[in-house]
Amino acid sequence: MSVKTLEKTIIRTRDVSVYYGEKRAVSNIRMDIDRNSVTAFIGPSGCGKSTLLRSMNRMNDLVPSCRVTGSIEVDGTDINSADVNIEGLRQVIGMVFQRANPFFKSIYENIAFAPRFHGLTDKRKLDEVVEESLRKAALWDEVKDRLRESALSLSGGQQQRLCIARAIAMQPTILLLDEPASALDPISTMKIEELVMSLKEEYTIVIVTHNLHQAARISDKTAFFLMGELIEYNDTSTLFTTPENEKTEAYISGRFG
Ligand SMILES: Nc1ncnc2c1ncn2[C@@H]1O[C@H](COP(=O)(O)OP(=O)(O)OP(=O)(O)O)[C@@H](O)[C@H]1O
Repeated sequence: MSVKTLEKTIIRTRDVSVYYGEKRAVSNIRMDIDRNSVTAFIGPSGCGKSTLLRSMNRMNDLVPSCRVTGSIEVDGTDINSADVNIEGLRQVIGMVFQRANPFFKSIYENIAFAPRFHGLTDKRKLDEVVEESLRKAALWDEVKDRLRESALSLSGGQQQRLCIARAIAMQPTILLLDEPASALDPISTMKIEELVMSLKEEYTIVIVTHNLHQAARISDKTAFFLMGELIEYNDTSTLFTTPENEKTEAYISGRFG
């Protein structure tokens, strides 16, 4: 039996530009994102971080004026090709947003809903998926005795971890996190950061953050964007200590943005 070795690169973008109508928000991005790593997108407000992130699981399809050119490959498949099933793509590439957005359902149902919708009806197996997803999202111990309570009874930080658990329940390979901790208090933020670092053993994580300290703490590689362009993409330790580009240097030293 031959065992296929997975390539180190999981996401490969080539010449990716993203337009809203006539306006180009992201320009000619070329980057290779490593499997089982944390990659941080940083840069001043409006530089295109979220737009590029959303292109990676075709969330921009929901914006009528939005158009993506160039190629984004995930494990060698061009995600924008006509035969890609978008629902399937978003299972493989899960996304968590800045504001936690749990369903108006119980904690249990928030996790069980999508797997059941996709055909998992065995109660025992669903229970297992719920427990495993909550454990991986470091939330199980806090909610195991209140699974039937409304998800809205959780704190903001717990709701955000619930949203991560909900994405995990679909067995993704990639998690896209768009400023997942920016609305949270310092302790909840720390829990999300610890969670992100532990999840990279199983998943590839791409995270948009405004918090440079957070990028430095949790990411393996960092991409710095400015006005839609990728200015520098490097190992996080290198980018923050000896940046190659003077614009990166100016940004990380707080001279603008
Ligand atoms: N739905 C949209 N329609 C039109 N223009 C948009 C839309 N979303 C974003 N833009 C524009 O695209 C550019 C990049 O926005 P984007 O949200 O990707 O930046 P960002 O770096 O993530 O910003 P922030 O850090 O403030 O979230 C901005 O000029 C923004 O106004």
